[in-house]
Amino acid sequence: MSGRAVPAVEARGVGVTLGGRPVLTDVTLSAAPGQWLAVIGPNGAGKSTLLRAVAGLVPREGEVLVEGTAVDDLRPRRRARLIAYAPQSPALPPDMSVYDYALLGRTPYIAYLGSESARDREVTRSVLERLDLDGFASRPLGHLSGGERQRVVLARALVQQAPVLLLDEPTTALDLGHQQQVLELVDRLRLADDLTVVTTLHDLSLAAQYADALVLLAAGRAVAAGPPARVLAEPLLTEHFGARVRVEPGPEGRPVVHLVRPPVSSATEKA
Ligand SMILES: Nc1ncnc2c1ncn2[C@@H]1O[C@H](COP(=O)(O)OP(=O)(O)OP(=O)(O)O)[C@@H](O)[C@H]1O
Repeated sequence: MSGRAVPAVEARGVGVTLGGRPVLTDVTLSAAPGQWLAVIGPNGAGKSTLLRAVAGLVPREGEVLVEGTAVDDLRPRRRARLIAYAPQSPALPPDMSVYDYALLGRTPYIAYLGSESARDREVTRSVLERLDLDGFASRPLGHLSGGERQRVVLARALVQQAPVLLLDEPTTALDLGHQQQVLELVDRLRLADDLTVVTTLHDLSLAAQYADALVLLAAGRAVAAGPPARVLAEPLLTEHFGARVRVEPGPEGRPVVHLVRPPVSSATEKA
C-alpha cells in the first residue's frame, strides 16, 4: 500500500503557449493510482491541451510525473507503456483496417523490426470484441461512422495496456448505448487492473457519475478541483460556463446537472 503515496499522474505548474498565446497557466493536477479524474470546462478552456501536455505531445513549462518519474526522463517506448492517449479526433489513415490500426497500440511491446506476437494479436482481438468492433476488424478506417471511428481510437489506446489512460472526450460521437458501454468498459478495466483514468468530458452529469474527482479549467487555469459534489456547484458553473443550471443530487449522491431555460417572457422581451 505504500505505493499509494505516489500519484499515478501529476502535473505541477504546467503552462502551454500556442501561437504566441498562453493557453494553459500554472495548472496543477494529481490522480492517485486507480482514480478516475475528469477535466471539465467551457470550450477553449484548454482541456485537450492539458491532456496533450500530460501525454508529452506539446511543449510545456512545468513538470509532469508518471508514477513519480518525470515523463521527460522516459524513453518513448517506456512512456508508451505507461501512458496511453486517445485523442478526440485524430487523422486516421483511410485505407488501414480497424484491426491493423488497433494493433498499433502494441508497438511499444514489439521489438524494433520485429513482428507482433500471438499475445499482441490476442489482446487486440479481445479489445475489439469488448468494444463491439470485432465485426469491423477488416473494414478500412475510411468506411466507418464517426462513432465507430471514436471506438477504434479508444481501442488502440486500450490495446496499449498502459496503467494510465488519457481519454479526450471519449463519448462525444457516441449514441447513448455506446456512451454507457464505453464508460462502463473503461471503469471495469480501471477497477480490474487499477488503471488511472484522466478524461475530458463535456457532459458534466456523466463526469460526476464516473469520476472520483474533477478539475474545472477556465481560460487555461484550474479554478476548482475536488469531488464532483464540490466542483459542480451552481455558482461556479454559472460563472465559468455562462449557463443557467440546476444541480441535484443523483445516484449515490453524485450530482446531476440540468440546463434551465431562462424564463420565456424575458427571452421574448430580449428578442
Ligand atoms: N495550435 C494552436 N495554436 C494556437 N492556439 C491554439 C492551438 N491549439 C489550440 N489553441 C487554442 O487553445 C485554446 C484551448 O484549446 P483546447 O482545444 O485545449 O480547448 P478545450 O477546452 O479542449 O476546448 P473544447 O471544449 O472546445 O474542445 C483554444 O482557445 C484554442 O483556440
